[in-house]
Amino acid sequence: MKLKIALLPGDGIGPEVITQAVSCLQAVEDIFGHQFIFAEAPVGATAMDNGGNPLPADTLALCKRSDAVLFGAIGDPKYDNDPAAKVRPEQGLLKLRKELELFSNIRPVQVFPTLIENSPLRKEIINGTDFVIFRELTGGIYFGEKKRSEDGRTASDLCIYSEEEISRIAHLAFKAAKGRRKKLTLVDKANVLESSRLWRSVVTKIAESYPEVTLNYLFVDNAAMQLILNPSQFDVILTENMFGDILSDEGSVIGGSIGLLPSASVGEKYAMFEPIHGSFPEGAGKNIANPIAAILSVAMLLDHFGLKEETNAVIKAVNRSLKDGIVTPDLNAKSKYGTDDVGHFIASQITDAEDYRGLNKENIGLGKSTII
Ligand SMILES: NC(=O)C1=CN([C@@H]2O[C@H](COP(=O)(O)OP(=O)(O)OC[C@H]3O[C@@H](n4cnc5c(N)ncnc54)[C@H](O)[C@@H]3O)[C@@H](O)[C@H]2O)C=CC1
Ligand SMILES: CC(C)CC(=O)C(=O)O
Ligand SMILES: [Mg+2]
Repeated sequence: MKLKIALLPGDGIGPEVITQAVSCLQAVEDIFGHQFIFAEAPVGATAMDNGGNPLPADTLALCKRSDAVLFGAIGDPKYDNDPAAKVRPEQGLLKLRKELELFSNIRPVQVFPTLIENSPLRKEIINGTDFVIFRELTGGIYFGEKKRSEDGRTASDLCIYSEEEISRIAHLAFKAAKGRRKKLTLVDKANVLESSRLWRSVVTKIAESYPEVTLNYLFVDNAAMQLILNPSQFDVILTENMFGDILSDEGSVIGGSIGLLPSASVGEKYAMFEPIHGSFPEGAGKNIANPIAAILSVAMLLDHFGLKEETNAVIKAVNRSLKDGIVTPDLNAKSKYGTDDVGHFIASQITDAEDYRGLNKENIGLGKSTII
């Protein structure tokens, strides 16, 4: 298969993890005989440092003429710590998601069998954890009107959703639930927020078209607690933008590190693949960032294009590194391995297609939720 892939490494650890993700894609290209055409472009603080715009027009144009985007992370403390900054790196990512209409961010969470001991939660609690968060990505409070009063002492962010915005991601989430354990949990704050009440009514109506899926509701505060108390109760979680952002960072802890969690951001036309973590500025340049979230994002990219054996080959290689203890310090404080060691090892383990024929995600140690 010939694929044009736009690379947007971004800031902080972004370039380090994307380098490793690309070496895995190149291994897939070599072993399975594909042609991946990479083109790189700046985004975030890196782009701002060279012209002030966190999403230059050329970067957006490149994404639009590519088959897929592989995104690292953006963000720099020099902007985070300046409340008066007019432009921020994060605006580059938000604008990119909006421009590409990537309304659904799919974040799978499960526990790798070899990492059970890494979880801060007890083994019997995390056993069977395998859920996927469908986070709405182009609406809600992150995109609503932002205001500051003239005296600067009052501020507001509008949380706004339309029926159509809710409905399109709800259908994707129900379809995913149908192919999984057939349970969908809508997470909202409908006891307080009008926008959440709209979510409930739209999703309840849509549920009628998916009678095989059981729909239940949880308030987000309770959901945050249930994730830690009993994560295996969840199958598909459907939620709005900010709740999904927060709950997925929380969910990542169940598996042992945020450095493991990939995501796919999809719309009708475009698709972008991105680790859920940020630019981890304290870790930048130290060769300590876990590249697995970015590498599993590559697996999601391959799966998006129907390349099942290739997807499995990447997942199997990741499993091998975890099993052999070739991991970064977030997974083992005493580890002598860096970002590049882990990335090189995983890329080297992506081997002959024949080895993987007939394998499925279950028997290589990952639940179905890894790749949708
Ligand atoms: N998608 C994106 O580009 C995102 C960007 N950000 C931005 O990133 C910057 C830093 O934000 P933080 O809140 O510190 O979140 P962060 O996700 O960058 O880091 C939080 C903590 O998670 C751990 N961590 C993150 N990625 C890791 C990796 N690959 N390997 C090992 N450990 C890892 C580190 O302990 C780190 O201190 C900010 O400017 C923020 O706006 C934050 C979240 C997402
Ligand atoms: C700019 C932020 C909304 C990025 C983030 O935290 C995320 O998408 O997980
Ligand atoms: Mg986040």
